[in-house]
Amino acid sequence: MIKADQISHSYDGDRWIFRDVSVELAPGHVMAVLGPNARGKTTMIKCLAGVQQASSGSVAHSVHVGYVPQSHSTATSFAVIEMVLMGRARFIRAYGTPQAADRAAAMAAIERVGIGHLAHRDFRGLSGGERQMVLIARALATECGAMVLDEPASALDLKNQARVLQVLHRLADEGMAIIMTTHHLDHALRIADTTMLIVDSDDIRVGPTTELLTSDTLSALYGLPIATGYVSVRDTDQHITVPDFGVPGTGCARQCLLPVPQKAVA
Ligand SMILES: Nc1ncnc2c1ncn2[C@@H]1O[C@H](COP(=O)(O)OP(=O)(O)OP(=O)(O)O)[C@@H](O)[C@H]1O
Repeated sequence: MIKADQISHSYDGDRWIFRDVSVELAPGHVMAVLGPNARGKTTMIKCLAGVQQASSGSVAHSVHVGYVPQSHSTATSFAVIEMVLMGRARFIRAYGTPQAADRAAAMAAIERVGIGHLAHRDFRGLSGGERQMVLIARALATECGAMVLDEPASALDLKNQARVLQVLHRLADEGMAIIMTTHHLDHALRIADTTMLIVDSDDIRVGPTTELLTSDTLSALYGLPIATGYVSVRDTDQHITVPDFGVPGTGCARQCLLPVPQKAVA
Protein backbone atom coordinates (compact mmCIF):
# COMPACT_ATOMS: atom_id res chain seq x y z
CA MET A 1 0.00 0.00 0.00
CA ILE A 2 2.95 2.28 0.79
CA LYS A 3 6.32 1.55 -0.75
CA ALA A 4 9.41 3.71 -0.25
CA ASP A 5 12.44 3.02 -2.37
CA GLN A 6 15.83 4.38 -1.27
CA ILE A 7 14.48 7.64 0.15
CA SER A 8 16.85 10.23 1.65
CA HIS A 9 16.10 13.65 3.06
CA SER A 10 18.04 16.78 3.95
CA TYR A 11 16.52 20.18 4.70
CA ASP A 12 19.64 22.16 3.90
CA GLY A 13 21.46 19.95 1.41
CA ASP A 14 24.12 19.47 4.03
CA ARG A 15 22.88 17.42 6.97
CA TRP A 16 21.01 14.20 6.22
CA ILE A 17 17.96 13.43 8.33
CA PHE A 18 17.92 9.89 6.88
CA ARG A 19 19.56 8.15 3.95
CA ASP A 20 18.60 5.31 1.63
CA VAL A 21 15.55 3.99 3.43
CA SER A 22 13.42 1.35 1.74
CA VAL A 23 10.26 0.08 3.39
CA GLU A 24 6.99 -1.46 2.34
CA LEU A 25 3.69 -1.65 4.20
CA ALA A 26 0.98 -4.18 3.34
CA PRO A 27 -2.79 -3.93 4.06
CA GLY A 28 -3.71 -4.47 7.69
CA HIS A 29 -0.20 -3.82 8.96
CA VAL A 30 0.78 -1.26 11.59
CA MET A 31 4.26 0.25 11.70
CA ALA A 32 5.46 2.38 14.62
CA VAL A 33 8.22 4.90 13.99
CA LEU A 34 10.37 5.38 17.10
CA GLY A 35 13.42 7.40 18.04
CA PRO A 36 14.56 10.18 20.36
CA ASN A 37 13.52 13.79 19.77
CA ALA A 38 14.65 15.40 16.53
CA ARG A 39 15.86 12.13 14.91
CA GLY A 40 13.49 12.66 12.00
CA LYS A 41 10.31 10.72 12.80
CA THR A 42 7.93 13.42 11.56
CA THR A 43 10.05 14.06 8.48
CA MET A 44 10.08 10.33 7.74
CA ILE A 45 6.31 9.84 8.00
CA LYS A 46 5.56 13.01 6.04
CA CYS A 47 7.72 11.63 3.23
CA LEU A 48 6.03 8.22 3.49
CA ALA A 49 2.59 9.89 3.45
CA GLY A 50 3.49 12.04 0.45
CA VAL A 51 2.86 15.23 2.45
CA GLN A 52 6.50 16.15 1.91
CA GLN A 53 8.80 15.23 -0.96
CA ALA A 54 11.97 13.37 0.02
CA SER A 55 15.19 14.86 -1.38
CA SER A 56 15.76 11.67 -3.35
CA GLY A 57 14.23 8.25 -3.86
CA SER A 58 10.60 7.47 -4.51
CA VAL A 59 7.42 6.74 -2.57
CA ALA A 60 4.51 4.92 -4.21
CA HIS A 61 0.96 4.53 -2.89
CA SER A 62 -1.57 2.05 -4.19
CA VAL A 63 -4.36 3.70 -2.14
CA HIS A 64 -5.15 7.20 -0.94
CA VAL A 65 -3.17 7.95 2.25
CA GLY A 66 -4.78 9.99 5.04
CA TYR A 67 -2.42 12.12 7.14
CA VAL A 68 -3.15 13.04 10.76
CA PRO A 69 -0.83 15.79 12.02
CA GLN A 70 0.59 15.93 15.53
CA SER A 71 -1.72 18.48 17.03
CA HIS A 72 -4.33 20.76 15.68
CA SER A 73 -5.71 23.99 16.99
CA THR A 74 -8.05 26.25 15.16
CA ALA A 75 -8.72 29.88 15.90
CA THR A 76 -12.00 29.76 14.01
CA SER A 77 -15.07 28.08 15.38
CA PHE A 78 -15.83 24.85 13.50
CA ALA A 79 -18.38 22.20 14.36
CA VAL A 80 -16.97 18.67 14.36
CA ILE A 81 -18.98 17.77 11.24
CA GLU A 82 -17.44 20.76 9.41
CA MET A 83 -13.93 19.74 10.47
CA VAL A 84 -14.52 16.23 9.16
CA LEU A 85 -16.11 17.57 5.96
CA MET A 86 -12.71 19.14 5.19
CA GLY A 87 -11.56 15.59 4.52
CA ARG A 88 -13.94 15.56 1.55
CA ALA A 89 -12.03 18.36 -0.19
CA ARG A 90 -10.53 16.04 -2.77
CA PHE A 91 -14.03 15.05 -3.92
CA ILE A 92 -15.33 18.62 -4.22
CA ARG A 93 -14.48 20.63 -7.32
CA ALA A 94 -12.96 24.12 -7.03
CA TYR A 95 -15.51 26.66 -5.71
CA GLY A 96 -17.97 23.78 -5.18
CA THR A 97 -19.82 23.01 -1.96
CA PRO A 98 -20.16 19.68 -0.13
CA GLN A 99 -23.04 17.57 -1.39
CA ALA A 100 -25.37 15.28 0.56
CA ALA A 101 -23.03 12.36 -0.23
CA ASP A 102 -20.11 14.26 1.32
CA ARG A 103 -22.11 14.93 4.49
CA ALA A 104 -23.11 11.27 4.66
CA ALA A 105 -19.47 10.18 4.24
CA ALA A 106 -18.33 12.63 6.93
CA MET A 107 -21.04 11.43 9.30
CA ALA A 108 -20.11 7.80 8.61
CA ALA A 109 -16.47 8.57 9.47
CA ILE A 110 -17.56 10.27 12.69
CA GLU A 111 -19.69 7.26 13.66
CA ARG A 112 -16.85 4.87 12.80
CA VAL A 113 -14.64 6.34 15.52
CA GLY A 114 -17.52 6.44 18.00
CA ILE A 115 -18.06 10.19 18.34
CA GLY A 116 -21.48 10.58 16.70
CA HIS A 117 -22.69 12.40 19.83
CA LEU A 118 -20.07 15.13 19.22
CA ALA A 119 -20.96 15.85 15.57
CA HIS A 120 -22.41 19.29 16.26
CA ARG A 121 -20.07 20.35 19.08
CA ASP A 122 -17.50 23.13 18.57
CA PHE A 123 -14.09 21.51 17.89
CA ARG A 124 -12.39 24.06 20.13
CA GLY A 125 -14.42 22.93 23.14
CA LEU A 126 -13.39 19.27 22.90
CA SER A 127 -10.91 17.40 25.08
CA GLY A 128 -7.57 16.25 23.65
CA GLY A 129 -8.83 12.69 23.20
CA GLU A 130 -12.00 13.84 21.46
CA ARG A 131 -10.01 16.11 19.13
CA GLN A 132 -7.76 13.22 18.18
CA MET A 133 -10.82 11.18 17.22
CA VAL A 134 -12.07 14.07 15.06
CA LEU A 135 -8.73 14.21 13.23
CA ILE A 136 -8.82 10.46 12.62
CA ALA A 137 -12.42 10.80 11.36
CA ARG A 138 -11.31 13.61 9.02
CA ALA A 139 -8.65 11.31 7.54
CA LEU A 140 -11.24 8.52 7.20
CA ALA A 141 -13.55 10.91 5.34
CA THR A 142 -10.91 11.13 2.60
CA GLU A 143 -11.69 7.44 1.91
CA CYS A 144 -8.10 6.51 2.61
CA GLY A 145 -6.82 2.95 2.47
CA ALA A 146 -3.78 3.81 4.58
CA MET A 147 -3.32 6.28 7.42
CA VAL A 148 -0.19 8.02 8.69
CA LEU A 149 -0.40 9.61 12.13
CA ASP A 150 2.06 11.79 14.03
CA GLU A 151 1.98 10.96 17.75
CA PRO A 152 -1.75 10.19 17.82
CA ALA A 153 -1.75 9.37 21.54
CA SER A 154 0.57 12.03 22.92
CA ALA A 155 -0.83 14.24 25.66
CA LEU A 156 -3.73 11.88 26.27
CA ASP A 157 -4.69 10.22 29.53
CA LEU A 158 -4.52 6.42 29.71
CA LYS A 159 -8.18 5.88 28.87
CA ASN A 160 -7.92 8.07 25.78
CA GLN A 161 -4.64 6.42 24.77
CA ALA A 162 -6.54 3.13 24.90
CA ARG A 163 -9.37 4.58 22.78
CA VAL A 164 -6.97 5.76 20.08
CA LEU A 165 -5.09 2.44 20.04
CA GLN A 166 -8.34 0.49 19.88
CA VAL A 167 -9.64 2.56 16.95
CA LEU A 168 -6.35 2.15 15.06
CA HIS A 169 -6.29 -1.56 15.82
CA ARG A 170 -9.82 -1.95 14.49
CA LEU A 171 -8.99 -0.01 11.31
CA ALA A 172 -5.97 -2.26 10.74
CA ASP A 173 -8.19 -5.31 11.30
CA GLU A 174 -10.43 -3.96 8.54
CA GLY A 175 -7.41 -3.88 6.21
CA MET A 176 -6.03 -0.37 6.60
CA ALA A 177 -2.24 0.07 6.59
CA ILE A 178 -1.16 2.36 9.45
CA ILE A 179 2.06 4.20 10.22
CA MET A 180 2.37 6.16 13.46
CA THR A 181 5.12 7.90 15.34
CA THR A 182 5.16 7.56 19.09
CA HIS A 183 7.31 8.13 22.14
CA HIS A 184 5.37 5.40 23.96
CA LEU A 185 7.41 2.22 23.53
CA ASP A 186 4.54 0.23 24.98
CA HIS A 187 2.14 1.55 22.35
CA ALA A 188 4.46 0.15 19.70
CA LEU A 189 4.53 -3.18 21.56
CA ARG A 190 0.73 -3.23 21.82
CA ILE A 191 -0.25 -2.32 18.30
CA ALA A 192 2.62 -2.37 15.79
CA ASP A 193 3.69 -5.61 14.13
CA THR A 194 6.57 -3.69 12.55
CA THR A 195 8.73 -0.93 14.00
CA MET A 196 11.09 1.52 12.36
CA LEU A 197 13.82 2.67 14.77
CA ILE A 198 15.58 5.85 13.76
CA VAL A 199 18.98 5.48 15.41
CA ASP A 200 20.73 7.99 13.18
CA SER A 201 20.59 9.11 9.58
CA ASP A 202 22.52 6.08 8.34
CA ASP A 203 21.11 3.58 10.81
CA ILE A 204 17.40 3.08 10.32
CA ARG A 205 16.23 -0.34 11.48
CA VAL A 206 12.98 -1.92 10.38
CA GLY A 207 11.75 -5.24 11.77
CA PRO A 208 9.24 -7.08 13.94
CA THR A 209 8.54 -4.90 16.98
CA THR A 210 9.22 -7.51 19.64
CA GLU A 211 12.53 -8.47 18.04
CA LEU A 212 13.68 -4.88 17.57
CA LEU A 213 12.75 -3.48 21.00
CA THR A 214 15.33 -5.26 23.11
CA SER A 215 16.79 -3.92 26.33
CA ASP A 216 20.24 -3.44 24.76
CA THR A 217 18.97 -1.62 21.68
CA LEU A 218 16.61 0.66 23.60
CA SER A 219 19.12 1.47 26.35
CA ALA A 220 21.74 2.46 23.76
CA LEU A 221 19.23 4.45 21.70
CA TYR A 222 17.75 6.49 24.55
CA GLY A 223 20.90 6.66 26.67
CA LEU A 224 19.45 5.20 29.87
CA PRO A 225 18.89 1.67 31.13
CA ILE A 226 15.63 0.23 29.83
CA ALA A 227 14.52 -3.24 30.93
CA THR A 228 12.04 -5.29 28.97
CA GLY A 229 9.92 -8.14 30.19
CA TYR A 230 6.43 -9.47 30.62
CA VAL A 231 3.70 -8.84 33.13
CA SER A 232 0.31 -10.44 33.32
CA VAL A 233 -2.64 -8.10 32.83
CA ARG A 234 -6.08 -9.72 32.84
CA ASP A 235 -4.43 -13.13 32.36
CA THR A 236 -2.61 -12.00 29.24
CA ASP A 237 1.17 -11.71 29.05
CA GLN A 238 1.98 -8.15 28.04
CA HIS A 239 5.43 -7.27 26.77
CA ILE A 240 6.52 -4.06 28.52
CA THR A 241 9.50 -1.72 28.77
CA VAL A 242 10.64 -0.13 32.03
CA PRO A 243 13.05 2.83 31.87
CA ASP A 244 15.31 3.47 34.85
CA PHE A 245 14.93 7.24 35.27
CA GLY A 246 17.86 7.36 37.68
CA VAL A 247 15.83 8.45 40.70
CA PRO A 248 15.25 6.13 43.64
CA GLY A 249 11.49 6.12 43.44
CA THR A 250 9.19 5.78 46.41
CA GLY A 251 8.40 2.87 48.66
CA CYS A 252 8.84 -0.51 47.01
CA ALA A 253 9.66 1.19 43.70
CA ARG A 254 13.36 0.80 44.59
CA GLN A 255 12.96 -2.94 44.10
CA CYS A 256 10.69 -2.59 41.11
CA LEU A 257 13.42 -0.66 39.28
CA LEU A 258 15.49 -3.84 39.10
CA PRO A 259 15.35 -5.40 35.64
CA VAL A 260 11.99 -6.93 34.95
CA PRO A 261 12.36 -10.73 34.94
CA GLN A 262 12.19 -12.25 31.49
CA LYS A 263 8.87 -13.83 32.38
CA ALA A 264 7.13 -12.64 35.55
CA VAL A 265 3.64 -13.94 35.12
CA ALA A 266 1.49 -14.08 38.21
N1 LIG B 1 10.96 22.46 7.80
C1 LIG B 1 12.16 22.24 8.35
N2 LIG B 1 13.23 22.96 7.98
C2 LIG B 1 14.46 22.74 8.51
N3 LIG B 1 14.72 21.80 9.46
C3 LIG B 1 13.67 21.05 9.86
C4 LIG B 1 12.36 21.23 9.34
N4 LIG B 1 11.53 20.33 9.93
C5 LIG B 1 12.31 19.64 10.80
N5 LIG B 1 13.58 20.06 10.76
C6 LIG B 1 14.72 19.52 11.54
O1 LIG B 1 14.89 18.16 11.18
C7 LIG B 1 15.22 17.39 12.34
C8 LIG B 1 14.18 16.28 12.49
O2 LIG B 1 12.93 16.88 12.83
P1 LIG B 1 11.62 16.00 13.00
O3 LIG B 1 10.52 16.91 13.40
O4 LIG B 1 11.41 15.17 11.80
O5 LIG B 1 12.07 15.07 14.23
P2 LIG B 1 11.19 14.18 15.22
O6 LIG B 1 11.97 12.93 15.47
O7 LIG B 1 9.81 14.03 14.71
O8 LIG B 1 11.21 15.08 16.52
P3 LIG B 1 10.25 15.07 17.84
O9 LIG B 1 10.35 13.71 18.46
O10 LIG B 1 10.88 16.11 18.71
O11 LIG B 1 8.87 15.43 17.40
C9 LIG B 1 15.27 18.36 13.52
O12 LIG B 1 16.60 18.72 13.73
C10 LIG B 1 14.44 19.54 13.02
O13 LIG B 1 14.87 20.74 13.62
